[in-house]
Amino acid sequence: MLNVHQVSKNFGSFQALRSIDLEFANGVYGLLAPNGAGKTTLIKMLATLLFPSEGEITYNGENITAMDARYRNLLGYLPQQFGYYKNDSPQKYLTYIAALKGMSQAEASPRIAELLKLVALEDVAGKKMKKFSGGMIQRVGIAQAMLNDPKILILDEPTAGLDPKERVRFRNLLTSLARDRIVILSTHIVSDVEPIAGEVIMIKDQRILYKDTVDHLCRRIEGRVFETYVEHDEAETFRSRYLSLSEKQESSRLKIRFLHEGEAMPGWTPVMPNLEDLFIYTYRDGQEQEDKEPAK
Ligand SMILES: Nc1ncnc2c1ncn2[C@@H]1O[C@H](COP(=O)(O)OP(=O)(O)OP(=O)(O)O)[C@@H](O)[C@H]1O
Repeated sequence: MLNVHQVSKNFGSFQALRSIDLEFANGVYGLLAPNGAGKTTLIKMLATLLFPSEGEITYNGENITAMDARYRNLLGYLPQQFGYYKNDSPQKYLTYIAALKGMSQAEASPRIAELLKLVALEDVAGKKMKKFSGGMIQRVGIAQAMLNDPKILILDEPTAGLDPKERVRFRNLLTSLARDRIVILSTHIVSDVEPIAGEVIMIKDQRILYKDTVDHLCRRIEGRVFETYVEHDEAETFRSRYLSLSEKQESSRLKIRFLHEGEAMPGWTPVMPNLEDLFIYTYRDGQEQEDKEPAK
């Protein structure tokens, strides 16, 4: 069990995170927030690349900083951008990283073969990475993070630059990896976490706003999301009154999905909220979300 206890992080006089409490067991956790909210700062603290200004992070009750190399042996980390030589093959790159991690050749060889299979790169194991797609590179990244069979796998914005097919493959891979480890995935892309995260963590105003299942999170705005049709020349007025969540052109009119907190009007269809709706509502511009009410 990985626990964050009352952790704050300051950069000089700027406080990036304040009094964070979190608990992680096996499974996929989606750390979801807009850019700049503090996801990378939290992830770097979990990876011991940054240290809390206050509070502590423990693994099975032991402070991770004090555990030092023992903790890093349990950890797999894929940073936002990982360095590799374009002329290297996945095989060569993974052999190099395994050596850095102190693995013997005898230990590394079968593990690398196993991982290349797991991330479906065995056919291109000897090919130079310069010709690889974004998805293939990310899978090399996952393989290097998995070399030591970590109990905690941390991935910072791993789907940036992936096409939709690659995203699906990536999500499936993470689901299978999370069966017997903690997988923490940071992203600002809702669709990356909605289908796979056991729990979603949302950060706002330097604090943890939510840590809950997708279902429970969506229920927070149940009864407040509607769809209706609006003429084009009425759209501007409509948007100024209600929070537009998504819009779609349908024949000559606009189909608007929106959020309203009062009585419904005739012609509005109530719909089940999704995580994207909650994300837009939570991080809507210029308005403070006073969400102190308990989950329904
Ligand atoms: N070393 C630093 N010195 C000063 N401020 C920092 C430092 N690192 C991060 N910050 C600030 O802390 C806040 C959180 O940054 P962080 O990188 O954690 O956000 P993020 O949610 O991960 O966004 P992104 O996805 O863009 O990295 C930002 O306002 C950022 O400017």
